[in-house]
Amino acid sequence: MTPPANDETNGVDNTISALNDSKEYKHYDYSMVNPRNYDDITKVVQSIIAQVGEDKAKSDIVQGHAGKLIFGTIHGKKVICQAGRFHPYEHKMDLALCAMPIRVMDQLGVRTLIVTNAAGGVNKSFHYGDLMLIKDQIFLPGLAGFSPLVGEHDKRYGGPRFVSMHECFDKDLRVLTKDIANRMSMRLMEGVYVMSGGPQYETPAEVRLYHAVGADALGMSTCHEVVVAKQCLMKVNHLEVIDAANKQGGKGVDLISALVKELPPPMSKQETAKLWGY
Ligand SMILES: O=P(O)(O)O[C@H]1O[C@H](CO)[C@@H](O)[C@H]1O
Ligand SMILES: Nc1nc2[nH]cnc2c(=O)[nH]1
Repeated sequence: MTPPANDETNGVDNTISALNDSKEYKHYDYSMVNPRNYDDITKVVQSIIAQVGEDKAKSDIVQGHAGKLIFGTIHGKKVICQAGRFHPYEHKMDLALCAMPIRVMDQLGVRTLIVTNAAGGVNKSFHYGDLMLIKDQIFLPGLAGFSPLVGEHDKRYGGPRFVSMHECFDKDLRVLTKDIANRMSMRLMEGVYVMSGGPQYETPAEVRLYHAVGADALGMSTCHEVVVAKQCLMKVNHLEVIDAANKQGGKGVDLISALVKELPPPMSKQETAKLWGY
């Protein structure tokens, strides 16, 4: 007996078939998940080709998160921007559903993903408002069995069943981002992000635990998106702002814009699969 298709599968198929009616939504190479501050995204996207979704914040829980996909260009590169994200604590820990936009981006051609978030600082040398580049992640819900890859492996979306999470944040993109930040005289930290299920914030004892296991910053998002992107053979780069959700504008936006300008041409899925040994 075939199990019924899950919500994620329906969501991807429905979204793709709705978007595929128009050529405006096809052949994008790059994508950005930029959860907060819709205004920031519109500052980076230089020409908007199309938009779908809601302008208003989609929930009271996570203020400022719109529910929108913006199709546009940044420095002449075709980019899809996801304004707002689905947090597992808003969706009964259905991580596959929460990472569904990444599969939609994959189906529209995206090969390079830039993710941003707001996080709490664990590393004592970090200051309020610092930017951090993620070099690795500790996916606590994933360790406890809440992974977006749990369940049926839908071969239509490709990618391996058992996904290697080594180098899940692309090394070349990190080197490029650090080089750009240096040229812009920006303070850019680098570290390990830990994701909890939330939505409660952490206790002091939990912060000490995270520190002990090597985390530099903490939050309640992102890791499930990165797992799915890795299965889709996308290269991922991730920037976060420490404990200053409303200060994500300004320097973070400037850095992302400069980074998109210098992004190398994307590799095909076949090339990436070969490079990663699949
Ligand atoms: O990770 P983003 O979506 O930026 O949101 C962060 O902000 C919320 C807490 O204020 C949590 O959801 C945390 O993960
Ligand atoms: N302390 C803390 N600060 C945050 N800022 C954004 N997300 C978080 C979080 O999960 N914890």
